[in-house]
Amino acid sequence: MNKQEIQIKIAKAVEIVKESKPLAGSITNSVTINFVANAQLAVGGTAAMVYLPDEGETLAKLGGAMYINVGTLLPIYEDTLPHTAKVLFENQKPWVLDPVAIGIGSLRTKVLEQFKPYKPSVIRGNASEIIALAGLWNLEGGTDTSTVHGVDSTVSVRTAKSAAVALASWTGGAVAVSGEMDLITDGSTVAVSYGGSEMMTAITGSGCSLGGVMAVYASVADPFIAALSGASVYNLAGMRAEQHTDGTGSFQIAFIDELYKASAQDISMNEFTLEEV
Ligand SMILES: Nc1ncnc2c1ncn2[C@@H]1O[C@H](COP(=O)(O)OP(=O)(O)O)[C@@H](O)[C@H]1O
Ligand SMILES: Cc1ncsc1CCOP(=O)(O)O
Ligand SMILES: [Mg+2]
Repeated sequence: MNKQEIQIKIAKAVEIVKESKPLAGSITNSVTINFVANAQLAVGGTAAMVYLPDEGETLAKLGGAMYINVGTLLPIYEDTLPHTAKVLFENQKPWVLDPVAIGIGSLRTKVLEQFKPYKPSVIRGNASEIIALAGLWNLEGGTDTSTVHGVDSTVSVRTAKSAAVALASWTGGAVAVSGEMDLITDGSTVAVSYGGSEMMTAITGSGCSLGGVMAVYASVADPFIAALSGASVYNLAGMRAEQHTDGTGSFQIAFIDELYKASAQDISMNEFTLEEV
């Protein structure tokens, strides 16, 4: 696919979402759950958040895609998460995984290990998280210990390129590494998306909600286009919101407004470059 073909697909995905309001259910953390739902709604999707195993199964079967984020685990998730991932995989439903803060606890490690055979369509994380997940799954580019600092990365996006490619080659889907710029790969093509705002690092949930928005797009597009569409609308909205705010509280509100206002054409034209693996 050349750049123009990709841009046409992004514009199409964004338009279909705005027209059809696809449901992308979520099992996500209690810190940013509201931001995730509002971001999904702002781009035109439909949100539903659950915690229980049977409800995860219902949403997995009902929705166009699903979002799973391990940010704040509780004992119930030991049942809910692997079960929901299995149902998604068996029903060939796209799903997005955010391995938030991988490495900080035993349940987190156990659950993330269990996801490997259920091949998430999109894996979205910061560079430290992507490298640690590749390590946990014994793939190239990974490391045994996680370099996450709380929920934040301590390494650059480019450091995670080989881990991202290895993860995408394993899943057959896409991997998105976020940061100052975003690297998205399907294992054979690498796209780098530019824009955003430094203020996105000073509000909680910009990463989580990006995963939720990628799940909305994954309901209507292939994993690579879904991940790049999400990165593009985030980078565009971040740039625009920064232009008319001077603090992180108002930035968060302005950012949701810009997600809502961004047109399919503008999102598809947000700057990205293509490179070899
Ligand atoms: N320094 C930065 N400049 C511009 N945009 C950024 C910067 N850091 C992160 N972002 C954007 O913020 C969003 C969340 O990324 P990130 O902070 O890496 O995720 P997480 O919160 O999961 O660590 C992404 O859309 C990313 O492009
Ligand atoms: C602060 C925090 N603690 C557990 S989950 C979470 C939210 C992380 O959100 P993001 O990764 O989008 O910054
Ligand atoms: Mg995160």
